[in-house]
Amino acid sequence: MSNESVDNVLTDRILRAVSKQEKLPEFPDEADDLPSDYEYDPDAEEEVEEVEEISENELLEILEQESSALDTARLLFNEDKVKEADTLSLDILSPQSVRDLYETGSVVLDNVVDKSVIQGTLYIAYSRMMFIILITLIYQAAHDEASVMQNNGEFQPAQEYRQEGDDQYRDNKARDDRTVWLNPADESKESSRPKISQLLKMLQHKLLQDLSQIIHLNGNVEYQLAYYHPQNARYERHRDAFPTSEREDTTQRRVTAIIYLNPDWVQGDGGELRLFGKNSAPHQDVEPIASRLVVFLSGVVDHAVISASKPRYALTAWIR
Ligand SMILES: O=C(O)CCC(=O)C(=O)O
Ligand SMILES: [Fe+2]
Repeated sequence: MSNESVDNVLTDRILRAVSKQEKLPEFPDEADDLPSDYEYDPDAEEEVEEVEEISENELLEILEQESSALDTARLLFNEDKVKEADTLSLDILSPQSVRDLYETGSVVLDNVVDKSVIQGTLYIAYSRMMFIILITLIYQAAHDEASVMQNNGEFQPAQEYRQEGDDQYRDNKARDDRTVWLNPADESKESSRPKISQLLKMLQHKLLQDLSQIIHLNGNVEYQLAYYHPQNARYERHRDAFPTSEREDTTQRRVTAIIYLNPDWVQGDGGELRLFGKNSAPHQDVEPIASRLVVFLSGVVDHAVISASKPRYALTAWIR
């Protein structure tokens, strides 16, 4: 066959194929709509992408089954230092609170103050009563500063606030507080809120130094002041981070430290911080009284704020 006739045969075949070509059927929605000669195996497993919506708390429960969050978080501790807690140079934490934080994931301390702030005045071993009076004055002043900020409209509803990188599991409707982010390095704010600035610095320097001796931290801290209104503002059960044991992980908060600024708090005012126990262990309710510091492992401890019937202020540092 000559080259020309080969070409002709090929062209013919192509033309015939093209002229016969019918419009391709649309892919039918129902098996019954399929043309009879369509290859269809009704028994074949259909591939369906399953998208199941679960809440943050459900996800945390699943993670907990894989490995206890406390065990995971403990991998970030320097165990030798915890064992030697009595020999550490600590400012805010006590050796016992270091051990408690490691053992249980949380700790509560009272009468927390930056001693260097009152050293120059009356701290020099006057009576314990004097010490308590000084602390009361400091926290009353910090409360009043927070109250002025609230009256000035500096707080924003936390529900409306979403930070870049927030996980999608978080339900912002679960909280009624109003918040403001603070920066301890912002000196322009020091004259208008000196006591809050002092407390921020205490968290930034003293507490961070204490914690850095026992936990591997990157030193990245967020500071927030929160206001819970007296008409039953609350924050439902949640966790502040996912558990991590990765030293290089900077996405997850590691330690939550909260100082309460509520001098007139009495039992019955509500607003307790509820720390949930693991495996149906009983919960602990912590009253948000002035000068109290709560420290817990952010990826470990489920917690909630019980509805409050008095204005409630809390200063929080989240440390990574
Ligand atoms: O104010 C408190 O006691 C806790 C608040 C809290 O859980 C949060 O802001 O994540
Ligand atoms: Fe929280």
